[in-house]
Amino acid sequence: MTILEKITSYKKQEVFARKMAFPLSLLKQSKLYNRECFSMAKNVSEGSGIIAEHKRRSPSKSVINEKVLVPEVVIGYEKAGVSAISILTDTKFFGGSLDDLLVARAHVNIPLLRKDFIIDPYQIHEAKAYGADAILLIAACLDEKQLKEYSEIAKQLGMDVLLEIHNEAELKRSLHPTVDLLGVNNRNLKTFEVSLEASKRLSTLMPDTYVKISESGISSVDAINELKPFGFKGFLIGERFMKTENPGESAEHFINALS
Ligand SMILES: O=C(O)c1ccccc1NCC(=O)[C@H](O)[C@H](O)COP(=O)(O)O
Repeated sequence: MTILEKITSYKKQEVFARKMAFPLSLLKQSKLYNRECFSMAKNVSEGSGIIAEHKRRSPSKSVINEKVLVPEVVIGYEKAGVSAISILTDTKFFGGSLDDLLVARAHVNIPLLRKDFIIDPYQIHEAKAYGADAILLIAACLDEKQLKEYSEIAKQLGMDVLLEIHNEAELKRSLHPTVDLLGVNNRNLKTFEVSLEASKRLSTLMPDTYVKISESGISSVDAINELKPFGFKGFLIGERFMKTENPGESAEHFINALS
């Protein structure tokens, strides 16, 4: 079983339990459910392009940082000038939660991405109810019909959609008009190896109508300078910032060094 299969299989049980405990009708009564979202696509295209992630641990690295508090991290990221913040809400594999998203929403006024493994429309409504401005859809977890349907639901709720791909076949079935940002994950989810070559290779096949994002394994300003000529406008960075004592300060130094 691959890590993605393990995660999505667990996710199905988890989502089923949450739906029972907190039905969609209740989610829709959340104050945040009707708020107007910030546009992640716009902020990424017009700003520094850095999407900084709150990430406590991961299947590839185990513990990254379980000490820093969400407000400290997100306020630091906003002050640093990031274009958006990615909040990992998966608990079992990444140590995050929907409460992290809620806390982040209460402290910053920039786009928040709900970073999770979405396998059910309920999670899209949940993202909105907990303060997200955008959701991640992973092509490897969904078929073409689901990609279309789920991105349409997110747009109806006023959220942006970041669609993540790993290869050409996934790219071909992901090109829906309801997708705003197309992201290449540089991490091979079978071996956990990261290589920027994945982004470079797929960049030529990605239509310019989407904001191009390179995700994972970005650890230096040199890497950003290497990716920009391939049309990438956004860079999703987790571990590089989170492994430090002060992720916000670390993001600030990084952004100040960008040309
Ligand atoms: O990070 C992992 O180990 C991982 C394993 C399996 C599925 C997804 C995984 N990561 C999710 C992400 O997309 C990253 O957290 C994100 O791109 C930031 O990556 P990094 O800068 O390398 O922390």
